[in-house]
Amino acid sequence: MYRVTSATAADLFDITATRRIERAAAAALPAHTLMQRAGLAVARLAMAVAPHARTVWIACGPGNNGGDGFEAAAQLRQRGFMPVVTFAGDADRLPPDAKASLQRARDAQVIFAQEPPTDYELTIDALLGIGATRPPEGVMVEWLQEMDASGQPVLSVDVPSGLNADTGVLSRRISADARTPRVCLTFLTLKPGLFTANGRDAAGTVWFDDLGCDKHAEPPTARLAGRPKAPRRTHASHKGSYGDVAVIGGAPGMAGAALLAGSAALHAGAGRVFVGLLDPSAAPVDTAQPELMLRDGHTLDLSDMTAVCGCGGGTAIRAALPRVLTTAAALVLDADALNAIAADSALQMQLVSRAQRGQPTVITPHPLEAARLLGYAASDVQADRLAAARQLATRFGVVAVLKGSGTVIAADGDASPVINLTGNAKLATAGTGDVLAGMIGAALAAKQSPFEAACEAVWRHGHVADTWPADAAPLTAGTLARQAPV
Ligand SMILES: NC(=O)C1=CN([C@@H]2O[C@H](COP(=O)(O)OP(=O)(O)OC[C@H]3O[C@@H](n4cnc5c(N)ncnc54)[C@H](OP(=O)(O)O)[C@@H]3O)[C@@H](O)[C@H]2O)[C@@H](O)CC1
Ligand SMILES: [K+]
Repeated sequence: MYRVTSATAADLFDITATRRIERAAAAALPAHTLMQRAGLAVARLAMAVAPHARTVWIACGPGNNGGDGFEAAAQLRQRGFMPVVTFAGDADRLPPDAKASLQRARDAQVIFAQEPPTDYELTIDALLGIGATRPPEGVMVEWLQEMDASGQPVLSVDVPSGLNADTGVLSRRISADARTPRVCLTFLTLKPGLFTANGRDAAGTVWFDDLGCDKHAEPPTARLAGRPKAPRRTHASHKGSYGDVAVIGGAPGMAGAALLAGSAALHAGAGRVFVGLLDPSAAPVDTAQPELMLRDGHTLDLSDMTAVCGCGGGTAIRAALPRVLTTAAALVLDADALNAIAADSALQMQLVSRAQRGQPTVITPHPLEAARLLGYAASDVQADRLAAARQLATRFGVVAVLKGSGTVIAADGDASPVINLTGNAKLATAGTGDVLAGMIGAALAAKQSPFEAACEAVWRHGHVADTWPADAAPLTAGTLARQAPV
């Protein structure tokens, strides 16, 4: 069993693949073995999460997820805890493994009740796992609401009930005020839905147990990329070794966004950074950052540069885009550039042609920008973030960075998409997107592959927020931009 952190590199498998892995694992072992292992693992983690707990409320559902709960109840009872099981199902209709575990719980003198206990120190959510076919209903809804509001730790078995393990869509809202600590112990595979959309908030800290079945040849649905290698610079290098970045943006009144992206590119290690402003009356130098070379965004020669285009671009970016799309050696498209392209099929064709000419492009939309590019509603994008990122990558021949909780990075081609685990709500402030675009630009300029450049920059960007001290001043985009890569 191990805890998943932002440093973890691991494959993710959707429900269909997990089912195949589960069937093969079950066939290779005596009946009921996997559930006994799963229940014991739940009991062990429960004891670690709440060692002083006396009463543990275990809510069990009508399938094998409930079976894991019965098994955990038996194990906890044998270790002197007081598990109280509430069961939302019919004992006669339980699958065989769950039925066997129900009997083991009864034999261990576990208490069964109609209602949750009045006092308890830990809840185990074993209502629904990967077999959920619809949102929880009936008494399950009440019990889940009680867990969410209890303030006591919740340990979700396999997946939080009501969470779609493929997409991370949760059937209910968990209030940001809820102080309930959450852990999830997932079995056999790590599932993508635990790490994106609502998955992070619903699952909390994710633990993984392979139940002794680590051998299979199933191709991953997605990946956690883990911590990138620390950047190294050879002694005999010079500024040309790290490439030129040109930020194109900063329409009248919005120079700040372009300067932030420039600052981020500079501190992320770009050899030289030009900022091509779209404001004819812009100052010729940024005295706070004299390393940035301010130019006219409409005339800068981009043929040997990585352009970062869109930051603070406003509507002025539209006129600059045809030249940027056709000439930039490598390109990061953000914000207003993405909105302009979404609204203009000629620009979309120019974007697609870049891949055909071997000019790499990374796009960094948030869900609404992604929705505009795909012609969907933002809710459709959020309903399946992995699919949306893959569609963007395929349709435009780009690396797509779909921002949000559990940023998804997808490339056109066979590589599995990556879900990023760094970052937190400290990044929910103006300008952090400009900083990310600049960081990706620097990685591209240093000739990293576009997919790797995007994955690593996204990881580092979030890692700054993760390691920002809780008692420090708020993390502003300007400060974020000035952090050296780790
Ligand atoms: N098999 C193994 O080897 C191992 C399995 N393991 C464990 O099994 C879990 C998967 O078990 P599972 O397939 O039985 O599905 P599960 O998630 O318990 O739910 C299915 C039941 O819920 C019902 N139901 C569905 N939606 C509902 C709703 N909204 N509201 C109410 N009812 C609803 C559905 O009924 P139906 O849709 O048929 O009406 C069916 O009765 C997996 O997550 C892991 O924890 C581990 O022990 C490792 C070894
Ligand atoms: K569950």
